[in-house]
Parts: sequence; structure tokens; C-alpha cells
Amino acid sequence: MSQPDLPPTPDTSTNYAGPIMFRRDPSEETTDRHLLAWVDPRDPGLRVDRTVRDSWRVLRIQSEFVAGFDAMSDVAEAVTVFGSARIKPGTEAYRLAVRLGQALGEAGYAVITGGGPGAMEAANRGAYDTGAQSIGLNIELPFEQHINPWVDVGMNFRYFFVRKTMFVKYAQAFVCLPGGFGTLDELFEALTLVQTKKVGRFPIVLVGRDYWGGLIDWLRERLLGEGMISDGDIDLLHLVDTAEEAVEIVKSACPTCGKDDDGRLTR
Ligand SMILES: CC(C)=CCNc1ncnc2c1ncn2[C@@H]1O[C@H](COP(=O)(O)O)[C@@H](O)[C@H]1O
Repeated sequence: MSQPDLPPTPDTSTNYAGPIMFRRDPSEETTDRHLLAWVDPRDPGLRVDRTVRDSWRVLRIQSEFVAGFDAMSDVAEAVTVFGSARIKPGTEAYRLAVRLGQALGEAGYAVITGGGPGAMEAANRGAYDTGAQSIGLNIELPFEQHINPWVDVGMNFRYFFVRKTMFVKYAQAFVCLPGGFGTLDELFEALTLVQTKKVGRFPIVLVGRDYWGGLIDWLRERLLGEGMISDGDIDLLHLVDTAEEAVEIVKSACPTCGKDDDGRLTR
């Protein structure tokens, strides 16, 4: 007997629009892109875009803040880890990120990442391994995307700036592993917030002297040398090589963080 025609194995590549998942023929459009698109005010046909659509968009932004605050409301002490989306399992960089997640988890911190692959996945994996809360705040991107499997509280954001608020609001410290533009963006946002005293007592740790050393030298020579930043601003950055050193710096900023009133780990 002949087999009935079965449908081919489906393509499981996935795109998200906020909480909504799309498979098959994913579009390159993202919500952020719509928000940031320039609309010519001289074009009467597009007037509705500026007046009505942007105003309504505010409600969606608001709802994303509400969902984010709700999702994060149980998080006690946490550390946000940034780092490359591109590093692969089996590499030294990946092992370092796993170890960082473990060391933070063992010290009683929840670990927050961008929820994606690479260093994010590795840090979530390390935290998950210790039983610490492992949080992934993912972002809608114009290509295939997934929340890594080691996230136990995950949320998919439409708006970069809403997601970034969560990274800062719920963390006691930032730890940056080697990374690209995304990592640098997150690092410099954190630095600016500390420099302008929008957040206090917030260590920023860079792991990998070899990777970050050149950037620090450049900041010192050019930015400090030419008076673009103040004496002391460079000291906001802590440069280390190991996960253990990073955790020591985080703990020294808040010795009681990660512990309950009886000194037990909070996780
Ligand atoms: C393979 C690939 C590019 C996947 C992208 N998937 C992503 N998923 C979630 N967060 C991301 C992603 N790409 C960049 N980010 C954000 O930017 C940082 C990494 O960017 P980069 O690889 O250093 O520049 C992360 O800390 C994260 O918060």
C-alpha cells in the first residue's frame, strides 16, 4: 500500500514580535524598527502614522514595562551578565561564561542575561547548574531567535529600551564578558548611568584583561587625556581575568547581597 503524502519536515526557524512567535516566512520588520522609522511630516498621506500610530504605540510600550516588572518582581539579588552572542560551546570563552554563571549562582545571585546564544547561554547554563535563578531577557530581532534552554524565567521584549531598564533595575552589578557591539552598547550604557549617578553602588566588571585592556588604555589616553571624562571615571571599570575575581568584586560592593538575614544564600 502506498504511503499517503506526508508534509515535509517543517522549518522551525522562529521570529518573535514581542510575545508572538512567527514561523515560516519570517519578516525582517521588528517593532523597534517601526518605532524608530522616520516619517516625513510633509507627506499628508503619512500624517496618521505620526499622530495616531505613535501615540497608540505608547500603550504597547507601557504594557511591556508592566509585563517586565511583573516577571521580575520575585528576583532578589541578581547580576546581569553581558557578552557575545557568537561564541560556541566547547571554546575557552564559553567555558569561562559557564564558570561565571556558576560562581555567581554559588554566591547566591540570580543571573540575568539577554537570553540568547553564546555567552548569554553559557552564563545561564552555569547559573542553572547551581540551582540559582536563571533569567533571560530576550529581544525581538529581524532574524531567527530563541531563548536558550537554560533560562528558567524568560521574557521576549519588543523594545530595546524597555529590556535595558530591566537589566539595570534588577541587578546589583554588571559583568561583561568579551563581546561585540551589543556588549559594548550595554557596557557604555551602564557606565554612563553610574557616571551620572543614575544608579549608585554598581560595580561594572570586565572579564578578560587581554580582551578589554586595549579599550581601557584608549579610554585613559584619549578620553581622560583630552578631558572628555573625569579622573576616577576609569576606576568605575574593574578589570579581571577569572570568574572568581569577578564575583569577589560584586560581593565587595554589597557584602550582604545574595544572603538572607541569617547569612544563608537566598536562592
Ligand atoms: C547569533 C546572534 C547574532 C544572535 C543574536 N541574538 C541575541 N539574542 C539576545 N540578545 C542579544 C542577541 N544579540 C545581541 N544581544 C545583546 O547584545 C549582547 C551581545 O551582543 P554582541 O554579540 O556582543 O554584539 C548581549 O549581551 C545581548 O544582550
